Amino acid sequence: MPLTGGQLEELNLFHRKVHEDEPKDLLQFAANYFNRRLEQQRFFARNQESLALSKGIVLFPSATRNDSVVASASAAAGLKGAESQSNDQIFKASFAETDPHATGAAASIQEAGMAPDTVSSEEGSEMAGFGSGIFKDNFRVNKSSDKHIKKPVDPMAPADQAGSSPQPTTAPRRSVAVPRPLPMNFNAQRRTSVSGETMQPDNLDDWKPENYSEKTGLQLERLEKAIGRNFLFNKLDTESKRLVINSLEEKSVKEGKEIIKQGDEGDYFYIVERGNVDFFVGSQKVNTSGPGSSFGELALMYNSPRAATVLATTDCVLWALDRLTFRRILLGSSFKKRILYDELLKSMPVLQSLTTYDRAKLADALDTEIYQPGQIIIREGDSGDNFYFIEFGEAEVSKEQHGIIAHLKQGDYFGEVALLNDLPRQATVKAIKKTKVATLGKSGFQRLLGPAVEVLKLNDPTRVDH
Ligand SMILES: Nc1ncnc2c1ncn2[C@@H]1O[C@@H]2COP(=O)(O)O[C@H]2[C@H]1O
Repeated sequence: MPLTGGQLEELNLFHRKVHEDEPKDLLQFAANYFNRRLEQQRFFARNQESLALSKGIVLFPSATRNDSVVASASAAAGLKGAESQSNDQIFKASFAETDPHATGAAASIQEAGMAPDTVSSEEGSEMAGFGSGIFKDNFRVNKSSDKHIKKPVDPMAPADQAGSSPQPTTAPRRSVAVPRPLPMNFNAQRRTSVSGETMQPDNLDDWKPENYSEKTGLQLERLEKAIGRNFLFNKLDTESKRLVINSLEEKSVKEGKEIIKQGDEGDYFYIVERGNVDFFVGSQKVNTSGPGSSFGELALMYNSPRAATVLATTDCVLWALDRLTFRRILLGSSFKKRILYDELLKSMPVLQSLTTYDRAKLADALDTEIYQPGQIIIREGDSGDNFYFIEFGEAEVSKEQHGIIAHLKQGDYFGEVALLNDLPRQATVKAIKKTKVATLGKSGFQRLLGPAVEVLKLNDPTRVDH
């Protein structure tokens, strides 16, 4: 079969590079070279993906099973170290450890044998920051041996244990060469990063978690206690629970340690067995939690940067679950409602003031009810306990004295008046088509709507100044 134009171009570039560098060890050189090329291509693809996503377009909607395994591998490398990565991890940086030709990742962008374009320092630093995201936490420059050699380190380990001071999180603001868009002649589904995935969890068929290791009797006992209290695990069937438990990695964290840094890429989800943590958005403390609670799910669910910084306020014992196992198991069960309600909640004008975190918590608390045409959903004069969002269908609102006063459709809400004003239902709402509603109980209404309550109050149809 003749080579495609893209393949020829790739080989020519490599050929040229071999001529220029005259490596002593050609195979090692080739391994490093193509490893870097792969990184560059995926970096580019990720950028394209996240750009497209920011415009609401999913470029590569269905990552295959193996692709996802690769995706998790780069994240898993941070906790496990390169030696424990499996063979099907196509992309890894471990060559650098023994490679006489190895150079740092920053240099590798300059070295791109792929017709680089020079971009402005602003743009370049942003892209370089993004592209190096996979390594940002998991690899630090090892000064003691060779400043160009990158070694995997445990992101939870103290800096001194890691053998170096941390790398700056943003790339220096200078002019860097970044890959110019090449024809998409590579498997675009292949990915090393989380950036472009949809919220749909992957298929579980014949899949085994990366970090699977059977827990001992004592660990099992502790875990049962630690996660038994976490609502996420109550929803798991026995097999899923077993997979999750055996994928968890124990992490001891000292008081004062930053466990998650706002803005970083998400790699692990954590459950607290012992100790307390505080959550900060910017410099503001927004939350605190303790044993039995969990955190770090948002970035893994939405493929977004960490929404908050998490600090250990005491010595902690945590259990960490890698991103892929989280997505494969928890996303499809424990976080099903978030997936189900994500679009609806995001689309509702009244909820625009909620953050991703607020929306996620709100979705956790929703339940679903379905009404047939003609069925009454709430009746005027009854006491009111629920607030409703219409997922699909249509309903009409009527008052005994005034007849029909409003029509409601998908994305509309009702049932707020009684809850806001502590009154009986002020009108009857009847389904006129098959209608599916998401319901929120009274306590959730008060706790979870946060700033949206003010909007509901402003829109309250019974307000006297309306
Ligand atoms: N008010 C909050 N806003 C954002 N994240 C929060 C908040 N309170 C707790 N968190 C947790 O902090 C975590 C930081 O990492 P993630 O964004 O992955 O997931 C986040 C949540 O689990």
